Amino acid sequence: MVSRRFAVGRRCSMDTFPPFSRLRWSPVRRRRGCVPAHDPLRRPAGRVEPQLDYLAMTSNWTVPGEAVSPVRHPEAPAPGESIPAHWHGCFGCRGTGDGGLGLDVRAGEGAEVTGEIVVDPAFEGGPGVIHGGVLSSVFDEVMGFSAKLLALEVVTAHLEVDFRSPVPVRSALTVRARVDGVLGRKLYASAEVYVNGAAAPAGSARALFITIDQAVHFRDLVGNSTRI
Ligand SMILES: CCCCCCCCCCCC(=O)SCCNC(=O)CCNC(=O)[C@H](O)C(C)(C)COP(=O)(O)OP(=O)(O)OC[C@H]1O[C@@H](n2cnc3c(N)ncnc32)[C@H](O)[C@@H]1OP(=O)(O)O
Repeated sequence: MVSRRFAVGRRCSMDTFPPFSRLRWSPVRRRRGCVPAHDPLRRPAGRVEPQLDYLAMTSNWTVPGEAVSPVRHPEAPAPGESIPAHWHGCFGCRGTGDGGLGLDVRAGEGAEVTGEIVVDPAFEGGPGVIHGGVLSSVFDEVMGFSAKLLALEVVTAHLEVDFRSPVPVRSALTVRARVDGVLGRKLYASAEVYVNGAAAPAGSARALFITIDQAVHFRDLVGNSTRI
């Protein structure tokens, strides 16, 4: 039986197969010429098209001109040294055996850090590739570590990610991140991820971190933790 949802497009045998019938925008459907009635890529005549070109979407983030260069703390870990976890309960800091990302983040020059991670199969999103939310967490965490080179306590206020190419599970990722500028309590950071030593990044991210006083910020929240 063909679902009414797909009645406008050409009839497709996949409509009768429940797991595939949920893949409403799948490339296979598109190749076979069967697309759902509500497919957003079917552009109705006479309607004003959105100007957003999401194939070309990329960050328009800019560091404000009045931001100053980050100043590395004299006691920051030396280039090449591992940066210690900021909190043993942190998902980003914990090992994969403990339900975490299993990241190893090392100090670089200036306000730069490098994070290494092998994509655990448990992080799968689409078939064979990392979940975008997990990759966003990797970016968030590694950029956050760059603030540690300035000896600042921060939380993420804004995070944006561009996913440029698929990141396979079990691949080795290198994330390069740095603080680009500081403006009052605001730290502007950026990062790129490289898969298995490739020269071109598979994704990039920008973030705004805000400095906090940890003791004050987490005072009424720490009681929720199961890892005290
Ligand atoms: C722990 C140590 C570990 C150190 C190592 C860290 C590694 C950790 C990496 C993972 C970090 C996380 O995931 S942290 C978890 C996710 N994040 C959070 O839970 C944060 C939730 N949000 C908040 O608690 C709050 O919004 C804050 C603290 C971010 C900001 O609140 P606030 O302190 O009252 O300050 P507020 O005045 O609002 O903002 C300060 C300035 O930033 C600007 N601002 C604030 N948010 C934004 C925004 N989204 N986009 C643009 N600008 C913004 C404001 O306009 C203002 O600019 P101006 O007026 O001054 O110009």
